[in-house]
Amino acid sequence: MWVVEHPAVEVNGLHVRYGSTPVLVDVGLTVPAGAGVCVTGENGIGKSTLLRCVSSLQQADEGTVRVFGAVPGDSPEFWRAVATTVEPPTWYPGLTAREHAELVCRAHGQDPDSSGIDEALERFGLAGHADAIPPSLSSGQKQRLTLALVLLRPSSLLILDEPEQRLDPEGRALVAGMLADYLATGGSLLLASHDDKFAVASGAEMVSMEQLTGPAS
Ligand SMILES: Nc1ncnc2c1ncn2[C@@H]1O[C@H](COP(=O)(O)OP(=O)(O)OP(=O)(O)O)[C@@H](O)[C@H]1O
Repeated sequence: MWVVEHPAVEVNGLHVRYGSTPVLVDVGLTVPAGAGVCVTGENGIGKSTLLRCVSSLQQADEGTVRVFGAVPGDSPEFWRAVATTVEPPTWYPGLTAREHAELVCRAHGQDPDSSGIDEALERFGLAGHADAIPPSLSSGQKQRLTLALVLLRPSSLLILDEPEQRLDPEGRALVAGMLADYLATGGSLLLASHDDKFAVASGAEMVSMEQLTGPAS
């Protein structure tokens, strides 16, 4: 785990414009270390833009973002601490689902043979597809694999953009339960979701983009 005396996420006075169109206007957000926050709001209100700024995948026009007290994306520690699905996954040509999992474990200094890869694939209903290449999977199975991989690696903060997308009800319940376990073991969670039931089951506190916008946030 990385430094925990700071909040997991602190966003202050964030402004993002696309051309002349403002998308985020004076947005503030705090995710205390060990807590979960789920950002809600209508399509196009700016949830993904906010998560991209927190994940360092997009620069804001104004404002500050800190993750565990540091500027996001500036250090290897950031990428060791933060696991995110904000950016759609890239699959390595010719590598199977299991080989992707092995790669993720090795990259994070874990022994693939004792990292619970088979259990994770089983839990996500992918045991029968372990030797398939990800592009051959259904969209829901790809989403399951993406989430299995992000949960397999160690992290202190998960940033997930609509993780419930393309999952069936059983898959949503499974992932929500795993996120609740992640929180219970000290992880911090920032997600965007359109599924209130999923968000509540994950243990995250729900906040709307409207609540985060303006001087009062
Ligand atoms: N790269 C971009 N260039 C121009 N406009 C963009 C870009 N990315 C997003 N936008 C616009 O910014 C607004 C916010 O988009 P964003 O994806 O952050 O919303 P969202 O709340 O995540 O939406 P959804 O619930 O549909 O995923 C939208 O009007 C979108 O069209």
